[in-house]
Amino acid sequence: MNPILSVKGLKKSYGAIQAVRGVSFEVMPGEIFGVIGPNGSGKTTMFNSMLGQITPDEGQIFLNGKEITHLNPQQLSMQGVGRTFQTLQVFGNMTVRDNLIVAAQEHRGTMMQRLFAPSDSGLGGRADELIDLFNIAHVKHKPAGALSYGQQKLVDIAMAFMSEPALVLLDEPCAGVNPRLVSGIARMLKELNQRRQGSFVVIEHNMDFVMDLCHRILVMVEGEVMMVGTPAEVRANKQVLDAYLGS
Ligand SMILES: Nc1ncnc2c1ncn2[C@@H]1O[C@H](COP(=O)(O)OP(=O)(O)OP(=O)(O)O)[C@@H](O)[C@H]1O
Repeated sequence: MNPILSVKGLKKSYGAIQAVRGVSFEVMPGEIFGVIGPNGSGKTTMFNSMLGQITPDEGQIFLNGKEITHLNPQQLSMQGVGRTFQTLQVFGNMTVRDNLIVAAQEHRGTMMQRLFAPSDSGLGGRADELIDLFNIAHVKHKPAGALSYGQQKLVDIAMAFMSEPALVLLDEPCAGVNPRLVSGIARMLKELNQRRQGSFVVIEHNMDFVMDLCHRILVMVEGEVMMVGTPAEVRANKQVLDAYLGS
């Protein structure tokens, strides 16, 4: 099986700070791949390089064997790369359902095609499916801004899946979320992964969440890959423990 994502020799410095120092890894189709590391280890810099938000100094990124290193976020989205942000991206005045529909509309052809499409652009069914999966059916006609932070986070995550991306990059999906909701998010992501065979890359500080959700985990320390392994392998690695306790 060929990897869906290959990152080769990625480097990025900010002046004298070498934030990412030659990172390489592969994500396989259908895999949930976690990225962990102490604060300042370069996770966000690596993510933003993969998402076309910053330009890496060196290295290449491939999606299904095709180079995507210098594509911008919109081009990446058209190639089937979805993402969530650390901060919420929902439109507060729009209903939950409309937020989901709008999130996928940019993939729906030309302006003229969209103008003559049904009012929900034919995306209502998919929105309702995700709304059910994320347990937010009871609030789907409410303005998203009226929801609790945790519910808005669910809407935000669901939005990333509306365009049926082949690869989704999730940036700290549990940040600021009530601990009771954390295991729910893991369950919903597992379900989506099984239903759609999508691949996910997840940066997250919540270790229990990462260990529960991910098939493999990359541990990043000081801009380098310390190890890639299964949750059990990561848990058993003394170097990893030291890196965390030492941070
Ligand atoms: N725009 C920037 N300008 C200068 N230095 C930066 C910039 N962004 C990040 N850095 C530095 O690069 C290093 C890696 O930061 P980065 O945010 O990528 O790490 P991180 O692992 O995502 O951290 P955290 O877990 O705290 O989000 C740090 O030393 C950070 O201070």
